[in-house]
Amino acid sequence: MSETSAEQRAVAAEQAYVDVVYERLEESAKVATSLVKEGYARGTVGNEGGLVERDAMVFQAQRRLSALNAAHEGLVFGRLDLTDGEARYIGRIGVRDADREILLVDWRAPAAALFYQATAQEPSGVIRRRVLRSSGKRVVGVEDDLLDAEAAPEDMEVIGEGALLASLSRARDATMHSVVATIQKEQDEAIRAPVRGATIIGGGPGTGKTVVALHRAAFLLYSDRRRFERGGVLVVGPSSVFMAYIERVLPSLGETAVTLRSLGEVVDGIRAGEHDDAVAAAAKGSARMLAVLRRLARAPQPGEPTSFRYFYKDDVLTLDAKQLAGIRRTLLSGLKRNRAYAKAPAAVASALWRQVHGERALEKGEEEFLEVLTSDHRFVDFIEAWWPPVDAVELWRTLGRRLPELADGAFDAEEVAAMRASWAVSTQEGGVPRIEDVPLIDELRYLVGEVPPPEEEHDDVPRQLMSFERREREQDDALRSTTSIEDDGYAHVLVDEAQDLSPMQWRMLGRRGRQASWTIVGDPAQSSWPAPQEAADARAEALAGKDEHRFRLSTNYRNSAEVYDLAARVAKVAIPGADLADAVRRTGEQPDHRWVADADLAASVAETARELLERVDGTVAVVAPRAALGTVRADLADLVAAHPDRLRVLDGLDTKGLEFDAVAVVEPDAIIAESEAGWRTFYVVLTRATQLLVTVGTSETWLARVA
Ligand SMILES: Nc1ncnc2c1ncn2[C@@H]1O[C@H](COP(=O)(O)OP(=O)(O)OP(=O)(O)O)[C@@H](O)[C@H]1O
Repeated sequence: MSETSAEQRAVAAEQAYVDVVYERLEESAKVATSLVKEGYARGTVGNEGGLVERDAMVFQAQRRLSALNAAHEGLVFGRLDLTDGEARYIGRIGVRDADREILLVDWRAPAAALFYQATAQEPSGVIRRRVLRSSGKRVVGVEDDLLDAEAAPEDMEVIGEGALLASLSRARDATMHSVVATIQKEQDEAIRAPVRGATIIGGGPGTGKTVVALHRAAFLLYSDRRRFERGGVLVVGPSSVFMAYIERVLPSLGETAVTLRSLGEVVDGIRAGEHDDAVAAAAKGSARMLAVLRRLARAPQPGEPTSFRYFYKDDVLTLDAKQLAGIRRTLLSGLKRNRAYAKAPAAVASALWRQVHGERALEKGEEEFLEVLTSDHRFVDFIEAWWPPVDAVELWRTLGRRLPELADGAFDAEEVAAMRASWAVSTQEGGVPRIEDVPLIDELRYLVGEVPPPEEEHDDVPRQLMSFERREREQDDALRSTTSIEDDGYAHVLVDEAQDLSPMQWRMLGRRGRQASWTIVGDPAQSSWPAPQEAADARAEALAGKDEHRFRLSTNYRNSAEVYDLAARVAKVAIPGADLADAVRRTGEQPDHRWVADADLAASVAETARELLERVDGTVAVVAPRAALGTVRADLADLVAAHPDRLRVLDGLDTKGLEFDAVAVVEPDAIIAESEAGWRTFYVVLTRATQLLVTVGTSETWLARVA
């Protein structure tokens, strides 16, 4: 009997089972839909108890419904044949039949762990592991691993050459996919690691750190839904391009109750999408910034009155600059500036009362003095001008102007100039903060405290219902004053590409994870942060002594071996101590280096992009130095318009975490020269290609170095 017909038979048999599961799923969806409707109907009855019940009911039913809808594609993906004769099906979510018998085991359940952990060396009761490949609801193929040949019944068929290689060779599209069907053992261990302290997942490029982290988020929600939905799970990645790339993975695993934010969006009310140049970014991210912000938070605001004079009965009461500074110091010694807002009038009044000596006044006493004073608009106006509530965003807007007076030698002239140039643009009318400004605004927000609210906001939407708020927030202004600090804490904080976080960014995340468990994912060799020790200290402070549990992923599933050989050579000469991974897949396509004359560069880049679009089925990236990005984008605008889903033009930093079937790197030497971490950025860029890699440059100094 031929292999094809064996596979067809297997596909048909699996389809029959999968159909039963889908039927059951439809029934569950119907029940959930009618529950949602019934819940709303109950709400119209209108008593308060009814409302609470309705909210809970609608919430639960809606959640189930969105999980059911999201997990539709490739719902059933695995089957285990066990030595006791059981055939156990594994899926994106758990499904039971009408008699509550298990039809499908949720991949995160303990009963599914064998699917990922059993090996031929240690089959643990598994004879055959089968991965079902599907398109929508249709099973299109199966891939088997025979783990225990001796225990296999004679008629058991084994089909295919392994699911992993088949899945790695697929063409890439614009978004990341879940790898739930082919998670490897070392990855599974990191995904299911117990929730305590900080789980640190390391490994070279393409080893699955991001997918593992996302599957871990789904696993955590499954393992302790109450805790993590209530407290919230925050997933932070480097850029909004990256967040868009990964945002489908969790819903496809049946999870929507996770807050996904890029580093520029971590703080409510602020959305930043652009990076600073290397000098300004390094200065703003540095721990040296902290002292500047502390000074700013305490310093008098420009235009604040420096003295106050008040006539009361026979006395002239005067507070000069020195006395006012003394009151300020006392107020700030115990309280944040905005918290002291309510205390400032009393502090000033009692300093004034101490100067009252006239008999008439003393006779009437302090109480009357206070009554007269506080109902006098001169006093009220003074207090409002002297101790206004300060909004962190407004304070941040003054940084550029006030930096020279606040920096106190902490930054050199080049750094000061770079930061001021950046703020000159972003704080002008209609300007928006850079990604590097967000932690500064957040820091200021914590230093000065919340602005006392003008009126109570009634924002009692439970956190769970704010899931996937990223999209909803898209309508928001990029910048408004920030909301309540009390909302910031999460139950779990998951940081991807953690090697790039600056000390100020670690502080921003640390404030959101004081009570949280953490998952931290990164590869130091891909870091673009120039001062690793400073960042390591800030990270240690953010984790505040939590236990660290380390996992290392060793196999590169992304790059062809040919592409990764070149990248590894770059790492060996330029990145001491890089954690190199093993690339498992050969394509026979060596990276190609094209040297061109200056005048031919633009034409050659366009030609290379066109050629790559023809040679691969999936995505193509053209990666250019930051300084040349605008030009290259303009040169390729027509081509991008013709292939909007397949072709991207990016700078090196924006490629972090992404992958493309083919990558063209423009002017590698310029990318390397562009920042202190240039070689690392170049390493990141090279390791984005799954199949084809071409470099195009007017110089080839780098190539000589790695030859
Ligand atoms: N077990 C797996 N089965 C199938 N594909 C996998 C598996 N693990 C990883 N991959 C694929 O390998 C690619 C790289 O994964 P991922 O982006 O998570 O790696 P990474 O370690 O975060 O990379 P980098 O550090 O370079 O950003 C992705 O396409 C991912 O889907």
